Amino acid sequence: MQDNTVYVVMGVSGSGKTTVGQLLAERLGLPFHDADDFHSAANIAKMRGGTPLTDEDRKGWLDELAASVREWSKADGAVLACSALKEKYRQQFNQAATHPIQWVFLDGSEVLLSERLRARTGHYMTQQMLASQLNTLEPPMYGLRLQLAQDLTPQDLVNQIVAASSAKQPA
Ligand SMILES: Nc1ncnc2c1ncn2[C@@H]1O[C@H](COP(=O)(O)OP(=O)(O)OP(=O)(O)O)[C@@H](O)[C@H]1O
Ligand SMILES: O=C(O)[C@H](O)[C@@H](O)[C@H](O)[C@H](O)CO
Repeated sequence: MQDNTVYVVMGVSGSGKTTVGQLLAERLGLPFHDADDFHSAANIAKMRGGTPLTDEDRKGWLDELAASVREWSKADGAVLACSALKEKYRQQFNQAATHPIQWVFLDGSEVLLSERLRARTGHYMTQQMLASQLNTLEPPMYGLRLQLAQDLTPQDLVNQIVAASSAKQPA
C-alpha cells in the first residue's frame, strides 16, 4: 500500500516510537525519520545530564521538524518518530502539513516504560527522565491510540496501525 500520508508515531521516551516507526515505514514503503536526529548537541547534552528540555529548548527543533513535515506531506509522505508531548507542538505540525497527519500515540504505563528504559543501554535518555516526560505529556484526543502491553510486539502494533489506517480509506 503506497500513500503520501505523514504518520507521526509519538509518545514519551521508551514507548517504542523508533522501533515501531521504523517497522511501519518499511511496511508502508515510506521514508523514516527520527526526531531525535534533529535535536541540537546542546539539547542532547542537557537530556544526557538528566535535565528535561523546556519549551524554549524545543523551539528550534520543532520549527525545523515542522518545516520538514511540510516538505514530506507535499512529497511522498513519511513516518516520523517524535515525542510531540504537548498539544501545541502537535498543532504546529498540523498547521505545517498540507494534508492531515495520521497521529499514532503509543501509550504505556509507567511500570512498563520504566522497565524498557532500564533494559535499554547506550541511549542518552535514561529511566530517570521518565517522570518528567510523563508529566509533560498531554495525550492527544484524536488519531490512533495504541495501548502498550508486555506481550504486544512491535509487529503487532504495526499490524494494528495498518488495519486502522486501511479501514479509514474508501474502498
Ligand atoms: N513492542 C515492544 N515490545 C518489547 N520491547 C519493545 C517494544 N517496542 C520497543 N521495545 C524496546 O523498548 C526500548 C525503547 O524503544 P524505542 O527506543 O523504540 O523507544 P523510543 O520511544 O524511540 O524511545 P526514545 O524516545 O527514548 O528514543 C528499546 O529497547 C526497544 O527495543
Ligand atoms: O521532547 C523531548 O523531551 C525529547 O524529544 C525527548 O522526548 C527525547 O528526545 C526522546 O524521547 C528520545 O529519548
